[in-house]
Amino acid sequence: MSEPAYKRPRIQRSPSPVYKLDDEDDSYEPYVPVAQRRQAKLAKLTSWGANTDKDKAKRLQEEQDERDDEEREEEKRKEKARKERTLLMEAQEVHNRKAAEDAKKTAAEKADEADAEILAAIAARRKLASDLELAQGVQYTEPMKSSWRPPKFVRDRTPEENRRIWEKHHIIVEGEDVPPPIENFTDMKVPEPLVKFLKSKRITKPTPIQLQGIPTAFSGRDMIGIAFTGSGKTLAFCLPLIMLALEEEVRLPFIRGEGPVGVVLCPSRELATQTYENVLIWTAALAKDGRYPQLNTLLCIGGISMGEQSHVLNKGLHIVVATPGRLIDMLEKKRFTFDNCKYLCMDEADRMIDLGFEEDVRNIMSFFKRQRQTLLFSATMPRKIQDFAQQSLVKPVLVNVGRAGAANLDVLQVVEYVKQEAKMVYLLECLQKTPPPVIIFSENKNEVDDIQEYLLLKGVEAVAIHGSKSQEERQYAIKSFKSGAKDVMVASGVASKGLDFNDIQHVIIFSMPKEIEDYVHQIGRTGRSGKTGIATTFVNMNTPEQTLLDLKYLLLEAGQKVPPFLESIEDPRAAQGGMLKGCPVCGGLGHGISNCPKLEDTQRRQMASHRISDDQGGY
Ligand SMILES: Nc1ncnc2c1ncn2[C@@H]1O[C@H](COP(=O)(O)OP(=O)(O)OP(=O)(O)O)[C@@H](O)[C@H]1O
Repeated sequence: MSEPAYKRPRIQRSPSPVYKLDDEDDSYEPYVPVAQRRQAKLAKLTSWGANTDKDKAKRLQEEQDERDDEEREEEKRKEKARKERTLLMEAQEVHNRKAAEDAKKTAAEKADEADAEILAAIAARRKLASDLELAQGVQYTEPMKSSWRPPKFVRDRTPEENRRIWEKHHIIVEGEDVPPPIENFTDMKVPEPLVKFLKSKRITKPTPIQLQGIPTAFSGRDMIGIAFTGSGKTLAFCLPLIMLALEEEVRLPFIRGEGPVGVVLCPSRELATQTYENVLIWTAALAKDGRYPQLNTLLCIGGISMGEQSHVLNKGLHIVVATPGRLIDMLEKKRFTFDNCKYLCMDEADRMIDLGFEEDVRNIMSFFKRQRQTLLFSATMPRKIQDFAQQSLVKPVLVNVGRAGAANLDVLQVVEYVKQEAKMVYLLECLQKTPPPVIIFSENKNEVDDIQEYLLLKGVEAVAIHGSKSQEERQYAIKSFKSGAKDVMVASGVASKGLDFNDIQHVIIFSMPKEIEDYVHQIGRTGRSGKTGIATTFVNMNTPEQTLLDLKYLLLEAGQKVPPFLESIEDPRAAQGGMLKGCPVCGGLGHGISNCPKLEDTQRRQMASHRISDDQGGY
């Protein structure tokens, strides 16, 4: 047999010169790091090319990645825990330091700090300007220009002489370049027919808020005017608007579609109606003389048909007196515009800003096309509202007659302890104290109705007014009470603010309002324009102690008799020592900001986004 052509060569294994030693075992594998080995294995598996092997390799790689991830995560967790421990230790250290510092502080200092925190939160509210102005960052820096100048003898007065006049009338002023006070209407350059008319109404000399407020407003300045109830604020803000309208009309008579020059905003329909009637009387007195043109005024409130006033809208319009809801409605419908409106006054301004009208006010501001002169007036203007308002005004002048929120000293305040079940009967007895007219206030609409019913049964001529009554009923009640046809008016508390009834002899507060500001407004329906009056208030164990404490301080401040049951109420803050300050939110003297009933109410209202629409009744 022949040999095959190809013979497989025998493999000669030659020893490796490097690794193989004679006495070494063949199974020896040199040390290779684990990671490197894994890589090699992986490469081998991958190079085999079989799908299953590839999957296996992939799985192995994934497992490895997972393990690596876990290791990284674990490391991160440890690092985080380390950091947290450090932060915790630092926080503990800060806490301990603060506790040590706090221990050194008095209770009063701590309360002050808490107050400051709450106030800072309140101050963070957006300022009162239109959204457009806020968005565009429009900020006016100079007050409005005015052509009015005080007479030379007033301009020539020294600062010391002005200071003496302020002191004489207990006026506190704040602000840059405060215009000088003027002590009579003629020197203010008020037109003669109007001065004569005012005289015929026994308005012969300006009241303190008028003698400083009117020159301030005539000078074009933004202002906050604070003066007690019945001190003539209405004239102080209406007269400058009438003068401004007069000046514009004389320069270039208004035709249909033009105007208004200015607007007065009020929180209730009744107050708007009363202010409107005053403006009508004053402008009519001017026009009657024949030397001055007729000025047209529009009343813009919910509950009345604007058709009735179309005759005003058909002419040039000078002045608008309004409640917010109806005003916005009219502006949105373009029944008139604020293109040339230069004057915005808010009466009972604290209530306007605080009581859910804030957004409405901002909305109204967005209809102004240019800078306006802004004036805020009220008898109660807590520090919080003042601070908030200041940032919305241009170089404002603050004119303050007496403490904001103080009671009118012309009112004799009597506080009586009357058990709940005895109130109605005692009311009849109380009515004998003075002749009519008398106003009775209750916080509760049903109670208002009950009191009226009871009085009618007892033969007392009484009318009632509250937010659930129709506009006609409300108008009838006010009209018949003002005219003297009815002796007694029973009203819900909120109806009180700003209403000026003739010579009210006696105010009876059947249920004490929780907020002391409301009490101040309610008793302020009597003792107006220099006359005196009595206010009798029923309190009992249902009256919160804090309210009683506010009342006690108010009586003390006004130099009134404090009954023994009020005298015995102790102020928990008195033990802390130091001067007791008024609450910056409501002005009450008997509590601090942290337990202010008004703040609670405001917050509750804001949370519920409650908006008091004048179309729902105005109050
Ligand atoms: N200079 C004055 N001299 C005498 N009486 C005046 C004077 N100015 C206004 N009055 C009268 O005083 C009364 C109260 O005025 P007004 O209603 O403006 O008070 P007010 O300060 O707005 O009070 P409230 O805070 O309660 O609204 C009115 O009847 C008004 O005619």
